[in-house]
Amino acid sequence: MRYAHEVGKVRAAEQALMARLPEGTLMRRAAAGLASACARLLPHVYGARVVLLVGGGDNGGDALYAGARLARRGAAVEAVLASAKAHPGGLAELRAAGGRVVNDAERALDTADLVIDGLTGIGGAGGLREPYAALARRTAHVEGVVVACDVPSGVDAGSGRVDGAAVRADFTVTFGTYKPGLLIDPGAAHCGVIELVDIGLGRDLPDPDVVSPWPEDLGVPRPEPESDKYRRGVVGVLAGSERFTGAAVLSVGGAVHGGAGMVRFASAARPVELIRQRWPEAVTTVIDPRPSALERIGRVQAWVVGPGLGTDRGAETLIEAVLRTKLPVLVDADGLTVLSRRRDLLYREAPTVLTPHAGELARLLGGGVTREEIEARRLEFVRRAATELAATVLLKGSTTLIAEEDRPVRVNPTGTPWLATAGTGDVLSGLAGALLAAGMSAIDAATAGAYLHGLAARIAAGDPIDPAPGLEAPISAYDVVTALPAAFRTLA
Ligand SMILES: NC(=O)C1=CN([C@@H]2O[C@H](COP(=O)(O)OP(=O)(O)OC[C@H]3O[C@@H](n4cnc5c(N)ncnc54)[C@H](O)[C@@H]3O)[C@@H](O)[C@H]2O)[C@@H](O)CC1
Ligand SMILES: Nc1ncnc2c1ncn2[C@@H]1O[C@H](COP(=O)(O)OP(=O)(O)O)[C@@H](O)[C@H]1O
Ligand SMILES: [K+]
Repeated sequence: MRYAHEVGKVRAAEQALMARLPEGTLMRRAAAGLASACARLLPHVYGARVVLLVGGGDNGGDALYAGARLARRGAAVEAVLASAKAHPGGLAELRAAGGRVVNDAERALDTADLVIDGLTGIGGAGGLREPYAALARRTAHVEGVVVACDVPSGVDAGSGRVDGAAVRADFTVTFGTYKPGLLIDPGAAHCGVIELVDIGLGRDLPDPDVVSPWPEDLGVPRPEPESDKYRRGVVGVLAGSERFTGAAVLSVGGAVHGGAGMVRFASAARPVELIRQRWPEAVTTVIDPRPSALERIGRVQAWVVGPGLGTDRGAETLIEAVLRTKLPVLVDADGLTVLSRRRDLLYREAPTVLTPHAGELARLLGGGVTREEIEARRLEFVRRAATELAATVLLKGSTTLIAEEDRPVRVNPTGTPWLATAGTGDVLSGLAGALLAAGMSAIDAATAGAYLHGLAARIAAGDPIDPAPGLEAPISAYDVVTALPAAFRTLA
């Protein structure tokens, strides 16, 4: 896992460590890591033109000390000061090493081979003010490499929020631990490649607030020699209605390719007929929306309920029946709309996974919360939802977040904006439901589901011969289903 800590905890850990070390040690460690990352990015340090954008805090200090190191190795280092308060020690060291302060930022940036963004780090608060904002905007036109010190300036380190101008870095060198805002969009999209520099915070850091899994953290079960279809997990899918049939086909597709031993599908006659044609491997039952409807379907280990189900009384009856079982249940789409008027159904003993996008979560939370507010403060709202709704909440969107009370929030590192197309959410519901039925915990099934879903979309959108960025093509939700086996294979 990649671990991220909230800003207050980073500062507390830094303070605890600093109290045991000679003054300035941490900043020198940070600057050494930053300078060596920059040296690796330059073809030659000697003679390279390096520009430092320096704010009035310690982030600027890091940039100045790193600049001094590069200057000592023969780089021509120029500093542009955004504040009259630039770190005095760093400034003195830069000057002693032969670096200089310049006023003409335009000229300096135009000819730079590498720019170090030291405007603001974890101390940045609110949208960038002038002249910081103009300098941050100007970096978009730099031909050289842009390296953010600790956090791209303009990105809120704690949340990833961007309010106005922000640096878009090619590379971010961050110190001690990741910050949540480096992993969550829109902040994440401003970081480029992230390198973590160890400054010795180790044992002073508490448990992380946010984590992002590597493939080896996912723990997706693989069939064993003695596996049979029941042991691999039977998932029940309650989806589709006479009016909406496509969502059911996609959800069952996600479950079939999600590794379920068996998929049991139950719905009205028309969706059942379509599933029989499209997914002959699913075991189907036509049901009426009665409280006893589940009895005819047979045993399952987990339920997926909601895609295309409609939001009428009948849908509510089925959702109520499923949530009254003692099995893990994943609720998506129309199921979430029904739950927003029946939150009482959520207070149950078995695990519940909710997979809303921001609009659905706004309805679920109620109280006037809007989709826009959730999109702007995703981390805060996903945590709040997990607590208030007593469920594992997977919040979809440009960065999918997964929260469960009293645990670090998981950030999904895969995915692509090409996923933003109708029906892909239905695929995720079936996929994560199959992983739940396979015996994964709610948070692990949601995490692995989001990971494989995002990866399948990337595989589907990418050019198989030249998977370079920029060569992707639009995908359908069905393409995501088809690419799931390739996504699973990458975990082998
Ligand atoms: N505390 C420590 O021990 C260490 C801190 N380090 C560095 O110090 C940074 C934190 O330093 P600071 O706490 O001084 O904070 P920052 O340097 O991140 O930001 C504070 C400065 O930015 C200005 N500022 C804040 N928000 C602004 C806005 N919206 N528009 C314009 N200006 C704004 C403030 O006026 C102040 O001058 C870290 O990100 C890291 O780079 C590292 O040297 C490692 C050790
Ligand atoms: N900008 C984006 N970048 C990456 N993924 C996105 C983006 N917007 C949406 N997604 C993903 O696309 C999927 C859409 O799901 P959802 O909103 O439920 O749509 P639908 O109900 O039509 O299936 C989710 O997995 C979501 O995380
Ligand atoms: K910065």
